[in-house]
Amino acid sequence: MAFIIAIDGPAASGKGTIARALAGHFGFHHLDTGMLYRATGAKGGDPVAAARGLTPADLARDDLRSAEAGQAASRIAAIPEVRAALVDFQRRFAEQAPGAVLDGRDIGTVICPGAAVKLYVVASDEVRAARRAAELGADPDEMLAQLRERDLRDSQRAAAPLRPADDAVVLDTSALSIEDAVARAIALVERAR
Ligand SMILES: Nc1ncnc2c1ncn2[C@@H]1O[C@H](COP(=O)(O)OP(=O)(O)OP(=O)(O)O)[C@@H](O)[C@H]1O
Ligand SMILES: Nc1ccn([C@@H]2O[C@H](COP(=O)(O)O)[C@@H](O)[C@H]2O)c(=O)n1
Repeated sequence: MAFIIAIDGPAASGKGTIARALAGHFGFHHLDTGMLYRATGAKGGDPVAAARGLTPADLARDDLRSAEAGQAASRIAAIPEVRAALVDFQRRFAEQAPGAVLDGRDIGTVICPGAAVKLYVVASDEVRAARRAAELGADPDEMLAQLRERDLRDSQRAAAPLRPADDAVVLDTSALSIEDAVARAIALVERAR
C-alpha cells in the first residue's frame, strides 16, 4: 500500500515547498493539486468541461503561477462539479508506490482521508503576503488583500472548504526558515513510518 502524505493550508503558507522537499527526501511522487484548479481556471469557457478535459499541455502553461491565475482558480474551485471531475485523478496519483505527497486544500479531508500523515501548514497573513510578493515581484499590500480574499472564498465555500482535518498536525512556518520547516515535516513523517 502506498504511503500517503496530505498537506493542506492557506495560500502561500509553504505547502508546496514542504511537499516537494518531502517527496525528494523520501523518494515519493508529488502532486501540487492547486495546479489542476489553476489550469482549469486558465482555460476559460465552461469550467466543468475544462476540468473534465484537462490535458498535460494545460498543466504545462507558463502563466499558471500568477496571482490572476490563483484568483481564477479559487473562483472555479467553488463549483462542486469541477471538484468532482478532479477527484479520481488525484486519488489514483496518491496510490502510486512507494508513496505520494499531495498538497492542496482538501487532501486530508476529502481526497485522501486515510493518509498516513496529514500536515496543515500555516503562516501569518503578513508573512505569507511578503513571501509571495517577493516571489512574484508584486506589492506586499496588494498581495495581502488578494491572499485574504482567496482564503476567505476557499474556507467559506460549501464544497470541500479549506480546513484542517481533525487528525492533522498544524505546522506554523511564520518564524521558520525553509530548512527548519522541512526538517520539522521530515521528523513528523519519520515518526509515523
Ligand atoms: N519557511 C519559509 N521561509 C521563507 N520563505 C518560504 C518558506 N516557505 C515557503 N517560502 C516561500 O514562500 C513562497 C510560498 O511558498 P509555497 O509556494 O511553498 O506556498 P504554497 O502554500 O504552496 O502556495 P500556494 O497556495 O499558492 O500553492 C515561495 O516563494 C517559497 O519559496
Ligand atoms: N486541493 C485544492 C487545491 C487548490 N484549490 C484551489 O485552487 C486555488 C489555487 O491553489 P494554489 O495551491 O495553487 O494556491 C486555491 O486558492 C483553491 O481555491 C482547491 O480548491 N483545492
